[in-house]
Amino acid sequence: MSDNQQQIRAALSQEHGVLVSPEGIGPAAQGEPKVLITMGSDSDLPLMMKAVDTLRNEFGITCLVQINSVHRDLRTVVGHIDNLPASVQVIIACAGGAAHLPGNIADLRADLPVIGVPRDLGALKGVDALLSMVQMPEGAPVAVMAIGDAGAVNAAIHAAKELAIADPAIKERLLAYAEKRKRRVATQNQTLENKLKNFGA
Ligand SMILES: Nc1c(C(=O)O)ncn1[C@@H]1O[C@H](COP(=O)(O)O)[C@@H](O)[C@H]1O
Repeated sequence: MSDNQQQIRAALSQEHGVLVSPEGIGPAAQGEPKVLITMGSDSDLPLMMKAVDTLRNEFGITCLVQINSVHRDLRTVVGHIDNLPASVQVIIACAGGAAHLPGNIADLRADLPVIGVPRDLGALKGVDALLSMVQMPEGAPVAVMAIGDAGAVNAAIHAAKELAIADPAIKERLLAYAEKRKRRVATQNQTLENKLKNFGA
């Protein structure tokens, strides 16, 4: 492990983040995180694992996973976000209800893109989170994804696209991912054709 990686590990254990990389999670993970995936509560984790898995398994991108709540502990959020490892280039933030976390992070980090994932939760089923994220005042944008599962996966893809601007290996993986989606449609058409032939017989 390089000196830089050891420093990142030391900082992470102090800051309560978990490193996730293609090699594994936590102590088994290696490399420098390029994406922060953060969320208001650990109850958001099942949803955000879809983003973690997509970054890790489809694009080989190492990320840092961390809980942050401006509603519950604003000062700790400021400390975490001000002191992210320098390798982090994109932030994905998920929250439910009155979802102030992504917008607050967008203000704290004028230098990094923030992608918001509204959680499908409670009486309004995520519409509240969607509107709180998307209606940011001019100057602190949050790139808001769809509510729920599709939003979590799309957040990971969008983060990969941002990183791909400077990383040809990630660009290759994005193109391979798109091919996989195309093959799915072709397979569905083949299956449909076979089913219709059976109906006709
Ligand atoms: N929206 C926020 C913030 C915030 O914006 O700072 N902190 C927690 N939460 C959200 O509250 C929901 C319920 O949290 P609990 O399950 O812990 O009660 C979660 O979806 C979380 O993201």
